[in-house]
Amino acid sequence: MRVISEHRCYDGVQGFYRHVSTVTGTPMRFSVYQPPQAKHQKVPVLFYLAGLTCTEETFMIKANAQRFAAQYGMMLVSPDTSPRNTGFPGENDSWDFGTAASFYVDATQEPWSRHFKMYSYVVQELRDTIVQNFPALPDRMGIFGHSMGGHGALVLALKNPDIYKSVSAFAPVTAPSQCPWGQKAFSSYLGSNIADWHQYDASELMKQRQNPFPQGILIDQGLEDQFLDVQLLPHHFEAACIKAGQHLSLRRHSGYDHNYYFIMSFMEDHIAYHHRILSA
Ligand SMILES: N[C@@H](CCC(=O)N[C@@H](CS)C(=O)NCC(=O)O)C(=O)O
Repeated sequence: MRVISEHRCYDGVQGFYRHVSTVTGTPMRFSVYQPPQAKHQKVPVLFYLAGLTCTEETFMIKANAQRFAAQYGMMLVSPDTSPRNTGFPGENDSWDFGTAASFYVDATQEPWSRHFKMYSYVVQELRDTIVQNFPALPDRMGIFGHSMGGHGALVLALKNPDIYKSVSAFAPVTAPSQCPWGQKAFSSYLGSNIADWHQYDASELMKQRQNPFPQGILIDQGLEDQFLDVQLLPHHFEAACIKAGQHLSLRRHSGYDHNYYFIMSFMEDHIAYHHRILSA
């Protein structure tokens, strides 16, 4: 692991790092915010998965999460949104597929299956890297994210409730098998078998679980979000949670759209929510 840069921030450390991932077989970048409490003790960790067009910097620059992470004593970790510079044809042709659009799956279809293994990268390798190199409590980890990254957070948590003890999302893609972004990505990364898509579809995964997060799931959604009705479809996830007996706090906010002004407005609620569960 190499340090790209480190900066004092709210009396903690904002850092940017790179390593060569054995899972993706590519160089990967990630960012970590260590709160001031981490100087003296290990602290809970909150992973954040960003959305389409984002990098490992976006969340740290735009969400103002460090202020609340410092207050509550939480480490923040944000990976890049995909491998980059793979040389695959079409990797940079569209903003909703390929580079910065991994959808956090382990691709099974050539050529993407050679490098696009973001699910395993985040769940295994990035987590191990954080535990080995930072003062992190491995049994106190939560995950959240935005849009494509909200989908990633819900899916990673639903598949690994033993690793991620708390989960929340801002404007997540909740039923990728049923929206154009998900259908475009999954057909190329996972092939044409819908059963394979359902392994990375939060609404489908929820239908197969029985109350996996007894302390609830928090989702915030802006009602002026331009992607709400076509891509995000939170009512599908809401229905699946009711069926599974999963408590969901799905807060619909009038006036807010899809961007980081919305995210920063509810950031403290999310960090306080994860802190409450992870410090219990
Ligand atoms: N590029 C798209 C928008 C993409 C977009 O909204 N991306 C969201 C995640 S899905 C985001 O967070 N973008 C980065 C940013 O707002 O800084 C467009 O032109 O409509």
